[in-house]
Amino acid sequence: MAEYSSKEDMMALIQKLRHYEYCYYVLDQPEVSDSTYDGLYQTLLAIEAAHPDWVQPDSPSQRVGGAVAEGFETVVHQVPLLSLANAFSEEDLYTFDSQVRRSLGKDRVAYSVEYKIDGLSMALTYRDGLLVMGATRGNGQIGEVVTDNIKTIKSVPLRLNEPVGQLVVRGEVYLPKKDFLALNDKRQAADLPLFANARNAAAGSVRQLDPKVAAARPLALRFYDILASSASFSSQAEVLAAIRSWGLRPVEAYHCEGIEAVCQAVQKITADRDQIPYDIDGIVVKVDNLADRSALSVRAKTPRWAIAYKFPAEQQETRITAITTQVGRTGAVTPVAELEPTLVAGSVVSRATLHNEDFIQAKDVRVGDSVLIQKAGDVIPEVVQVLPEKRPAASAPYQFPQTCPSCQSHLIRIEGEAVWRCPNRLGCPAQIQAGILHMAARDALDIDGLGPSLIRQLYEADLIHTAADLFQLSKEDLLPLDRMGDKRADNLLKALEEAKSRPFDRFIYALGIPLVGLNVSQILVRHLQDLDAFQEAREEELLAIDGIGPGIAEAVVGYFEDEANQKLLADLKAAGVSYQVQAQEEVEGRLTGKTFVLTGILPDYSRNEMKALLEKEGAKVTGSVSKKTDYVVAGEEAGSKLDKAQALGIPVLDQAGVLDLLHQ
Ligand SMILES: NC(=O)c1ccc[n+]([C@@H]2O[C@H](COP(=O)([O-])OP(=O)(O)OC[C@H]3O[C@@H](n4cnc5c(N)ncnc54)[C@H](O)[C@@H]3O)[C@@H](O)[C@H]2O)c1
Ligand SMILES: [Zn+2]
Repeated sequence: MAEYSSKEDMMALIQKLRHYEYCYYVLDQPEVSDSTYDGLYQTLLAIEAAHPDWVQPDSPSQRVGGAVAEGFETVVHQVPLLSLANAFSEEDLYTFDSQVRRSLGKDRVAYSVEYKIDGLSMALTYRDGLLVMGATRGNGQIGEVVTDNIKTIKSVPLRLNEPVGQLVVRGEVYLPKKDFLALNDKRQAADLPLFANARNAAAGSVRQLDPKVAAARPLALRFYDILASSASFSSQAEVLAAIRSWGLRPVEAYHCEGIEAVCQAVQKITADRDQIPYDIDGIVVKVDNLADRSALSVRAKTPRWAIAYKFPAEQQETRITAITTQVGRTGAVTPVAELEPTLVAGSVVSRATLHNEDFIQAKDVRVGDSVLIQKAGDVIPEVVQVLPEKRPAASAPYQFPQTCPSCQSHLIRIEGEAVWRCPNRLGCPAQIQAGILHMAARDALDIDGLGPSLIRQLYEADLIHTAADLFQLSKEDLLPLDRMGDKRADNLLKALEEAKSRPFDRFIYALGIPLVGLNVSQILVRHLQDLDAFQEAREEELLAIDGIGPGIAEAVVGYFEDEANQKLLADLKAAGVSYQVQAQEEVEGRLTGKTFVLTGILPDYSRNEMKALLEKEGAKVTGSVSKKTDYVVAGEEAGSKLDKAQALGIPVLDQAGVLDLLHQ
């Protein structure tokens, strides 16, 4: 049984990896850092190694990550563009070396040690010296044709120094660090979403349908492989020399005899990393001799003759230039360290959360301090440590402000809570704007182009006071605003129009009810199918829903009882904002039409896992026992639901019983 449940775990892990890959490769907008992704991916490899018979043909380990975006012409690569296996330590490099030596029967092997540029992999085809095609790696087999965009890159010759029949070279396109910073600055000023890092900016630029956009971005390309050529070579050193002689830029490489020399080079490159004008996310170690490479062959998606050493997640030292406070939509005041901008794990960090007053006191964080920062949960950076030896002489402990930075109301701190709050819920500009921003967020009403600066502009121009006012905006209102052209105004109005009928769960999430995230709103709308049902819902009814606790139940009822919220809902409705009620999808399975209630603790499954198993077979899982319930699944410490089931004569199953039902 335990085995079965961890196969489910593996499938869940695959789902998660797929989602992150989609964000990374298709949207060019990663949700987590590379080290987080790599950590999960290594977990998958470990599970698959322990259970080879579980390996799914479409597992992320079986194919090169990446996807082919719509809108591009595609090309089938003559030679597949492979990925690389990963190493995370010197020890891993030694293991790699001993496998290579064993397979080749050699005592010592020479390697090419190269910068692993964090960009997008490309194959360029030259015919008789003329650039005829540039294609992305895509999924390794099929790439996107982006020739016009590649032609905008100044360092890529359109004609080689010497004509070589048919030549396919592989390299990495990237955006140098300083150009990435400048690009993001410009985007910030225009209220455009920022690129998470240079890699995504480069990928987004190369995969632009409009070459003019790519041309405006100072991309660069360096090459490290020849995939096809009429000439032949015997080593990687020769390959890189040939690349250079044709007028192409090769990747930085060190020739190393033996694994000790490789490790020395790795240390040196790691130490120099900050000085390199572009991001590298690791170091590639390749067998230098090409005949040896052929002898070593390739696996499904990675060659045996190379490995990518990945840098560990990074901490960075920087200085706190100021401590500011930020007021959220619920009035919570969060202190923020304003930092001298620095690149952490490949992206620019200029602010880090200080969480609350207690956190600041515990670490004695002061303005002017040098600190170590890192990405927490890989999205919001945090201060790990203050470096007291670098503290300026004239520094003083930080005093938490007494008043709201936005509306100057006196802050309050409820006993037992760590946060200070601005109590001016209906009049505090910061809270109002944060609430509107939340409503516009992608998972909420997804109002494209409505970012924090535009919201502030609209608010300060007295055009909006609540989210409902957004939907009353006209083009005449918008045009006088700074940086608002005809096109931008039209786009915003169009986005607002589209936002008027989002799925119901996102509408509920958009309201910003405390404790009701997207997940909780999805649970709620499965039980409460329209706004009337929400307005009438009582706490007991909400508590009966699996996954809804007393805090949420109280927050939901409180939200709908509040007059200001009722007015907002009425105003939204009057402005034409509605929502799509989602049809409950019926899954066809052996338990379709059966209703289950879960209670107590099962030996091998969490409640959510059991629920997922049952729902996969078409069963409905509800929170309270009634005459309509077909089965109650009871584990240890089952409570009143079990009593009720017995009173109503409803069959009660234990874990074995329910698994029988699932597998019969
Ligand atoms: N953050 C996320 O959500 C997320 C999601 C998916 C993938 N990723 C990242 O992408 C990685 C997987 O991508 P991948 O398949 O491209 O593998 P990879 O990045 O681990 O290594 C292979 C790539 O390295 C590049 N490269 C750079 N310099 C090179 C050189 N000198 N020689 C050879 N290759 C060189 C090539 O593009 C090649 O495709 C993951 O390990 C992770 O870091 C992140
Ligand atoms: Zn305030």
